[in-house]
Amino acid sequence: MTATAPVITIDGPSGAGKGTLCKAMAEALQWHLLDSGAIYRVLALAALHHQVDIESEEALVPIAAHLDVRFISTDGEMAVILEGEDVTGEIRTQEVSNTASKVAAFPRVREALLRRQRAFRDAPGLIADGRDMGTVVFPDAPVKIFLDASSEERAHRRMLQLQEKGFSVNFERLLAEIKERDERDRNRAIAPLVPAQDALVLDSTSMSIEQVIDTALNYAREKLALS
Ligand SMILES: Nc1ncnc2c1ncn2[C@@H]1O[C@H](COP(=O)(O)OP(=O)(O)O)[C@@H](O)[C@H]1O
Ligand SMILES: Nc1ccn([C@@H]2O[C@H](COP(=O)(O)OP(=O)(O)O)[C@@H](O)[C@H]2O)c(=O)n1
Repeated sequence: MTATAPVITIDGPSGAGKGTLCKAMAEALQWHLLDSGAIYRVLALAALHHQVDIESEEALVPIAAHLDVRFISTDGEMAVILEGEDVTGEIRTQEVSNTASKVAAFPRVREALLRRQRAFRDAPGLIADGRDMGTVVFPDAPVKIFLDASSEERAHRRMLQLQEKGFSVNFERLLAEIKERDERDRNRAIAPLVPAQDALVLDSTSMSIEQVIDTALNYAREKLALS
């Protein structure tokens, strides 16, 4: 029965380093990985492709319920396939990021994606990356981490990341968009971005990637041995 497989939840705002940490933890523990943000991004892209009104919950719910998305892992990299098309790069644009955070605020859209996310729980365990992994999707997870960093640091990290991919980006615009998205994610009525009561809150502002990975892995190993 897969429902008993342990889950490590990593929640936090954009650019805190969740994706980096989750990938490293999944590799270290040889566990499965759920990038729940990618699901919201794919939904946003599907809505944009099909010219669906992204302000209409009514119109978005059927798309969420029938989303034809697959994740294919090759050589440690995750490809995201929407309706047979590789959209791995396309879902990372700023337009899709902003649209994802808008469609994610609708309760019935979130409800329609719940079961799909829970289906990733499988032996030997799951690392779940998102905003509400520890609070809503896997509230019984034995290990929960809330990864944070200052908004300036997160915008700076995102700028470097986008520049590395060849995009030209404006820091002030990126910072404003990150703050706007945080605001929407933190203040929505359903599944807001908030640390679970039993989460370890890690502020990575002045931590290196290696320090974050070491701290999280030590914490997880200790908790899993105890539970
Ligand atoms: N502790 C850290 N210090 C510096 N850069 C980091 C740190 N953690 C992650 N990064 C870098 O910041 C960028 C955003 O990280 P990512 O894991 O995509 O964040 P998130 O998934 O939370 O949006 C990546 O380029 C990553 O390499
Ligand atoms: N579990 C989740 C994951 C993402 N999301 C939404 O999806 C958007 C994109 O998520 P993401 O994790 O890919 O974003 P980044 O942290 O990579 O910027 C977020 O801004 C949230 O609005 C959510 O509502 N719940």
